[in-house]
Amino acid sequence: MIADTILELQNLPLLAALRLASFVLFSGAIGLALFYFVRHRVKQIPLWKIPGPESVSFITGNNSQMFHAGAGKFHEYLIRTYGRVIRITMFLWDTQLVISDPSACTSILLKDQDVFEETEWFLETNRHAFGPGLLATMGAHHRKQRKQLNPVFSIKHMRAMVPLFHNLTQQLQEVLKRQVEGGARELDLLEYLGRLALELIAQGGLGYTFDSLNYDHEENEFSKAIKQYSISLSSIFFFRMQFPLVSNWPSWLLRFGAKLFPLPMLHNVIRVTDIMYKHTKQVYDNKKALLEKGGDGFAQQAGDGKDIITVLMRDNADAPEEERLPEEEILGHMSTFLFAGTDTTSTALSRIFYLLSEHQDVQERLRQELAAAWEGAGESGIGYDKLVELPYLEAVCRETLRLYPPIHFISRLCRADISIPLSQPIETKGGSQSSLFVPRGTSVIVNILGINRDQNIWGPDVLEWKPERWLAPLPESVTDARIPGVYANTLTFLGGGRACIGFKFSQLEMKVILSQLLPTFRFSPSKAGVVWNFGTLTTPGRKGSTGVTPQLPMVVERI
Ligand code: HEM
Repeated sequence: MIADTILELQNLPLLAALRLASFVLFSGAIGLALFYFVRHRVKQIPLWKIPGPESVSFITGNNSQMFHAGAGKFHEYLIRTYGRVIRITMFLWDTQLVISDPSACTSILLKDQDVFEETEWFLETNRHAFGPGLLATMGAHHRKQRKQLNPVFSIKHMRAMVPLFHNLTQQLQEVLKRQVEGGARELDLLEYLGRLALELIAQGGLGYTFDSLNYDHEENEFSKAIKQYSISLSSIFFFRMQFPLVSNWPSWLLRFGAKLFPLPMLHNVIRVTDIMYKHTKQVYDNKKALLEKGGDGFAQQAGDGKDIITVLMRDNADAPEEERLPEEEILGHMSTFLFAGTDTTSTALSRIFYLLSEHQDVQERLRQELAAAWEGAGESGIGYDKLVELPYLEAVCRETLRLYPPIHFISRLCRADISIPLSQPIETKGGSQSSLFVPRGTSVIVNILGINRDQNIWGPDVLEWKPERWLAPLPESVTDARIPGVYANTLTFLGGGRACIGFKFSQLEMKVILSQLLPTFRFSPSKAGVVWNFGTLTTPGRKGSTGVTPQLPMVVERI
């Protein structure tokens, strides 16, 4: 029989044989894809009994409800209605889980983090955008990078950053003083905080200046471009998730294809990525030359050679050959820090200033604490040790980051069938469950907002912004919950091996900025009104504005 078929094939003309072969290959590929598709959906059947919202689209499920500028309300509704474990339906009937149960989160982020790794789309899009930095690697490679980088984010190095942070904030203070010298005035505060956050990470992280605080000349191309970056990334979220299908194509082909795609936000992401690479490469080459030359060349640079990348490159030069970081990884870390450290901090600060403007009593109390701290401060501003022990400043930061985490959730992909424990049993269609079976291939969303706003943990006043809650010992319900986060019993900076490496850097930035601006200016709400748009980050915007650029209208006056 087989011999007959071979004989028949030999007699076929070449073109017909090629056609047949392509048909067989094509059908095989489709059949294989269908097989994996159906197998994956069948494996997910046990998840269907978990409570969750009805799917609203046959093709895209709950996707359109989950990801758009006004989606914050839907996320709050999910937490209120379904609690700690929620089933949602995504593209082509893919079932995903939204989880804020503390024990389950401990398993996902700490105990079983090798099973729950970053999703492919996240790693691949970041690898193409930033290079092989922390946001683009996983497993042993990622652990090795963390080991190399953790020391440069130590308290010793953070303490050395404080004078630089004061110096840069002082520059912004002078700019703001000029803006309001004629009296109270409405400003887009985010414009100023964004430039300051960029300059802080540029000088403190890379030892480089974008000259962002110099308002006498036109804004630097990178500083201008990065403002739209988070928004652009949010608006191409759906396409980012499909990227693994093509991520192995040669980069010239990907670029060619992307340019043909009628998606301005995608073009913007590519433009910012290119500008970012150009600047980081320039900084890297310059530092490498200084290292090779020796001497005190770094002292003349922005950041005095105390910045994170200079410390890293110095340590790297002294490390044994086999442990040294390759150039492309250092470049990857530089872009990653610029991306991860700019909008996150300016968004968090925007929320703090917004809340302080709405609560003048809290603003005044904080101002008094800071003014008293300045009385004992030297030329270089309130020092590290004093800043970290100011109780009301700490309480305002903690409470804001608890109730309004800039990042609402992060995704992980389950890479092996696993059962994870739950702190509280959940009621499902099949009865009560005290553990959760997660089939391989399921995407799991760690619900940062959900855990930070869990009424069973924080109490009935969970949705109130109350800095005072941090001035007394926390209730047992908080300490007993064992939330696996690195910061203040919350998941704002996540926890485990992929927790935010810059969380101390970020807190210090916020504290220095508040310590300088509050004793000098009063901040009041603008009549324009502010809305908070949900996205990769939850950013402020002017009420009624149709544009996508984040803004924080605020009335500022000298004290
Ligand atoms: C309020 C400000 C910030 C918030 C809320 C924040 C939050 C987060 C969160 C939730 C993650 C986990 C992301 C994931 O696993 O998908 C993360 C990771 C990260 N953050 Fe931050 N971050 C902030 C500021 C910063 C700053 C200032 C820097 C840089 C100096 C930074 C650098 C990073 C890096 C490099 C990672 C990846 C860590 C890893 O995968 O090992 N972040 N951040």
